[in-house]
Amino acid sequence: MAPPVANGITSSGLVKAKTLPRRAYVTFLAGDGDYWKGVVALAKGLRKVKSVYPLVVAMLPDVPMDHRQKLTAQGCVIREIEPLHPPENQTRFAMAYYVINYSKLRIWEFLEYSKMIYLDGDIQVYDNIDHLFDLPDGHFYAVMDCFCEPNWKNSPQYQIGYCQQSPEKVQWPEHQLGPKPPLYFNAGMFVFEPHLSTYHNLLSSLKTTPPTLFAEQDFLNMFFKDVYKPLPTEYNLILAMLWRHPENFEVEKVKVVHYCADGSKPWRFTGKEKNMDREDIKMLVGKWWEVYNDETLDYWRVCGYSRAAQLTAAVEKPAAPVGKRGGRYITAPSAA
Ligand SMILES: O=c1ccn([C@@H]2O[C@H](COP(=O)(O)OP(=O)(O)O[C@H]3O[C@H](CO)[C@H](O)[C@H](O)[C@H]3O)[C@@H](O)[C@H]2O)c(=O)[nH]1
Ligand SMILES: O[C@H]1[C@H](O)[C@@H](O)[C@H](O)[C@@H](O)[C@H]1O
Ligand SMILES: [Mn+2]
Repeated sequence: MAPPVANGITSSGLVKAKTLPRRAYVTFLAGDGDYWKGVVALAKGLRKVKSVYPLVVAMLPDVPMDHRQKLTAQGCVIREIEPLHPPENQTRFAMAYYVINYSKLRIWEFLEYSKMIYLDGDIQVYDNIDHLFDLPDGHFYAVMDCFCEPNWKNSPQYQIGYCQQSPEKVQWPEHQLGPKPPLYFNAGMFVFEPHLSTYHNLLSSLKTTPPTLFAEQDFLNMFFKDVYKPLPTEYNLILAMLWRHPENFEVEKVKVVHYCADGSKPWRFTGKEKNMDREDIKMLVGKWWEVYNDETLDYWRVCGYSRAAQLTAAVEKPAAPVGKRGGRYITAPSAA
């Protein structure tokens, strides 16, 4: 039997998803903007590093049909989710659009998978990270964030110059601000286990939690603080780490890059924003484009043109509603 090659596809082109453990990568897509490009690149990136697990796209209903087709043609498993809103509040998020990210909590209801790795659409994987699925259950794994960029300007951490990445530089002033806050992760990448009980607890806890600057990222940090286990920075390189804390990671070991710094989204990159003229940034943006433009990574080349066309057509005629909420989804590609 041919060994698994990429996204559940064997070198003979057969999809082996059914024989693999119930594991998958999952990303989130909303709106009719250009984030679909990030997801296409991510699907191709996972194929390039020979991940054996599929990429599920948790998608809000407002994603247009042609974007869905592009993703399905890249072998993504489309899973439509209903929007989820935070309680009414006057909060100004660090970025206004962060409000849509609460919908991400729906992925805890993806019960057909026992373990998943969430990746933002502005993330690219440059090395295989499938081994993270083997981490012991019962924890929440993610990479620690950095508080040094101006999008943190409204936080006490930024205002006193404290960052958990270099806690020795400015000590947390307990006498003034109370006990040091627990370790805080970036929610662009994390390893988790979907469970109905967790999902219901998340939803009920959300109802009584007023929104804060970093939206669902703050909420997840609060919710999982007792089970959070930090992963090395190499599993989610927040680009600001390059100029804020270069001593905290080994650049040659970086497996996952998160294009989250202002102006760094590769598909919008102009190089004009602060720090975007750095050589390391330009190199990483170029690396993303190489994957995005690499036609040998297109799904149809691996699975065959007719299969890709079949999947694309399936999006035009969505599968019958399934599940309690009637969410529609296209099932994982089965053996061709
Ligand atoms: O119009 C949009 C905006 C966002 N997204 C999706 O939402 C993700 C999060 O948005 P960004 O990547 O732009 O946000 P940041 O990386 O700046 O955000 C960080 O903080 C956010 C707070 O809400 C989330 O926790 C997010 O996962 C975390 O990486 C995107 O990657 C993408 O997958 C869309 O699909 N369409
Ligand atoms: O969620 C945010 C976002 O990803 C920012 O771009 C980054 O600078 C922050 O540290 C992070 O918390
Ligand atoms: Mn992001």
